[in-house]
Amino acid sequence: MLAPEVTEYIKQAGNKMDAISDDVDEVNKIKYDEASTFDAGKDKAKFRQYDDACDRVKNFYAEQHKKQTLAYNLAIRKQVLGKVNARMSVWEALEMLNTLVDESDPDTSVGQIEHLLQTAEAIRRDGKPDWMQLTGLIHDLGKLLCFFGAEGQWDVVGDTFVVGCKFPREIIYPDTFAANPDSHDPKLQTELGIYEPHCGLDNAILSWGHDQYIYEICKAQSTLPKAALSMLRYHSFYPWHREGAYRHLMNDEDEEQLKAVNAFNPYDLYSKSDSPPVVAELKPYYQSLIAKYFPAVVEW
Ligand SMILES: O[C@H]1[C@H](O)[C@@H](O)[C@H](O)[C@@H](O)[C@H]1O
Ligand SMILES: [Fe+2]
Ligand SMILES: [Fe+2]
Repeated sequence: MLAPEVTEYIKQAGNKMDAISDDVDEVNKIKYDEASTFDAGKDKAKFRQYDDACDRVKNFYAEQHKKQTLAYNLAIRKQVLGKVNARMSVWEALEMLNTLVDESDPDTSVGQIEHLLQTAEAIRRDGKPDWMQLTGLIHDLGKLLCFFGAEGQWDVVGDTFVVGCKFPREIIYPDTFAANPDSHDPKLQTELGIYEPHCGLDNAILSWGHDQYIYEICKAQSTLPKAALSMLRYHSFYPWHREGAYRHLMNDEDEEQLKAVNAFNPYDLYSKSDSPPVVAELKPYYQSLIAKYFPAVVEW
């Protein structure tokens, strides 16, 4: 249940939301997924080097791949999505997240507010629409789960994958799934597992983490457009958006979602080598974007 102020905001935004959606469609056609020049000068081979990663990263994935089972995923969704953990503004959430260092990430050890501002600024510099800049700013806010009773980081960060079917080799460290009990259940280890062919990714159960959580919050409480919601929900789904796995689960709409995620991903990944942003200087600009798409207080 959303608080009355939030419901009221959504209702008030109703008309505005239509207006924004139309606008967004226009902007989308023109530029959100137009080729970007942002990553041209980056040495891409330097990112996501999991073979050479430190033990922190390797241990993280060993634990995650062992513990993210179908049963766990069904239970955790009910537990987390059924309650309100905190009431605060988007900016307060960013500040809260700043103390977290992501154990799964071989490419950054800065606080999350820096990573989020680097992502947003890269999108802004490239002249992309304001809603996409804001999506860059908030895309990892789901990591707040770490402060809301998560068992560890294994159920918050890291790349995502589908549970309830075979774990494909396109997931990093695929051998670590031998320790996952679902790997020994023949029903869950066929190509389709519990799914119908082309059932659509929105009907698949992705390993639980920060993507799904921020997606649910933004879907219910913001006026961000659909492409933004796709970027949020699938940004960690590397085996799908980067490695080409899970094509047999996709429906027509997922082609659109893939376009959105691929347009977003380079900013998330390759901005990690940009110089650190000056938070205080950027705050007023991003506060104005937050005010455009979110209520003053969000339920987390
Ligand atoms: O280590 C990173 C990090 O946790 C990101 O937030 C997530 O989106 C990526 O998929 C993952 O590789
Ligand atoms: Fe992320
Ligand atoms: Fe990120």
